[in-house]
Amino acid sequence: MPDSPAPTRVLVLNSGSSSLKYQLLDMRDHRRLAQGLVERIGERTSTLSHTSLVGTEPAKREREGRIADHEEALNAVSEELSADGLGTDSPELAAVGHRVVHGGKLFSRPTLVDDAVEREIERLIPVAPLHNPANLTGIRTARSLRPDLPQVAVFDTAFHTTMPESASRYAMDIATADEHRIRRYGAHGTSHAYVSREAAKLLGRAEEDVNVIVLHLGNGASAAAVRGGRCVDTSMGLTPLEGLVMGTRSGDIDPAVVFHLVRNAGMSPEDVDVLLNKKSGLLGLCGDNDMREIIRRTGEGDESARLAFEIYIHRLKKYIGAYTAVLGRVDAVVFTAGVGENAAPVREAAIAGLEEMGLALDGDLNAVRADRARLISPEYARVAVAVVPTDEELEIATQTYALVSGVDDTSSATRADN
Ligand SMILES: Nc1ncnc2c1ncn2[C@@H]1O[C@H](COP(=O)(O)OP(=O)(O)O)[C@@H](O)[C@H]1O
Ligand SMILES: CC(=O)OP(=O)(O)O
Ligand SMILES: [Mg+2]
Repeated sequence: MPDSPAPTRVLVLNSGSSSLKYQLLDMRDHRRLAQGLVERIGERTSTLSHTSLVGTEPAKREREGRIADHEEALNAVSEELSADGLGTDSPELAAVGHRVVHGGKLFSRPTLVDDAVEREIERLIPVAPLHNPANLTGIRTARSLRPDLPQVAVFDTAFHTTMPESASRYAMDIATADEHRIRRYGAHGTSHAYVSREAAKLLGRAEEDVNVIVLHLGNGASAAAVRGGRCVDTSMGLTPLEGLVMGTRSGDIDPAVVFHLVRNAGMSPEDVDVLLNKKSGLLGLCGDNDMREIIRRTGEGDESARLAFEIYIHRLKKYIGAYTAVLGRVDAVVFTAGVGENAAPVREAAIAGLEEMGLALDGDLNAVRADRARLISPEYARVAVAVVPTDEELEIATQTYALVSGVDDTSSATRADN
């Protein structure tokens, strides 16, 4: 009997605090076979939106109804995939790749999940309280659905393990920091790695030769300074709370604010944690965490939305300036993720006034809406400004497949056109 061909499909799970994004890819040509999103997990009405891409036309299905937790969400996704003949029981499935936000200092590479790896991800929950629990449920559910299948964890923190001590250490008592493993780990690393590599391709230069500042602006947001393909600084720290203003997170804040609220405002440490992680950022400033709403309200003359926008931009400019100084020479500033890819007013405001730093925008190019990597700076500008759509799922699939098949084509992870 002839040997059956080696499986080439990878299912990628990107679990957020209340959402689950997934894609099924065929790694022979990086083609997407299915993709989808479960939103508002744990709330009264959850939604599952699933698109099958195996037919001549994409076929989209939506369902509504309560999905209590990530385990239920993954079971529902598994049913949708099965309905298209793409179920997790398929012999063509080579592995499941999981986004895991926090890998601490231990995991600098994609890692096959076993019980010990699972325990380590669990141990790191206190430093990624919004993310690691969901990532772990995804892993456990997928392992129980297909115990025979390799499960690979791809860590957000991995790309940042190259940061020098000068950037990764806090200036605090060194023995206490070491005892409690307090340092700056960063996050969104899979996105920063993919986007900085794609930016080099867009510039037509080798990754080793370019210095870029990547601005990943989604619900969570972070900046990274990348020199020759290696991260030298990033804005998230011990947890994904430090740095830029985010949808619901404060970003940088004087740590004494915490003591002040605990000592003088009658709040517990848990209250402050919830305040800074879930009720701050854009939401805390103006009641909306969605940049689309903030731009719309600002256009209508809403003062609190305008202030939220200005604080968001002010922080972004500070990081562009800081990372220009860290890198010495910058070849490109690159915008990515939901806000960075779609919000032209954010890009315009962030770059405005930075001409002395060699930065400028072409208004027409900035206004173009397109789902591809593109330059938005004028030709004369010393530093390029670009929009590069991120693709964490493709990057996770590529790293996962490289690990299980032994074929490393990470540098060619660009999406097939579908
Ligand atoms: N057209 C748009 N204009 C402005 N902001 C947008 C637009 N489309 C999406 N966004 C923003 O992108 C955010 C989501 O980004 P995304 O990268 O998908 O985040 P996450 O992965 O953290 O869920 C939304 O909160 C929204 O503010
Ligand atoms: C780490 C992080 O903030 O991730 P996300 O943007 O998906 O919330
Ligand atoms: Mg994201």
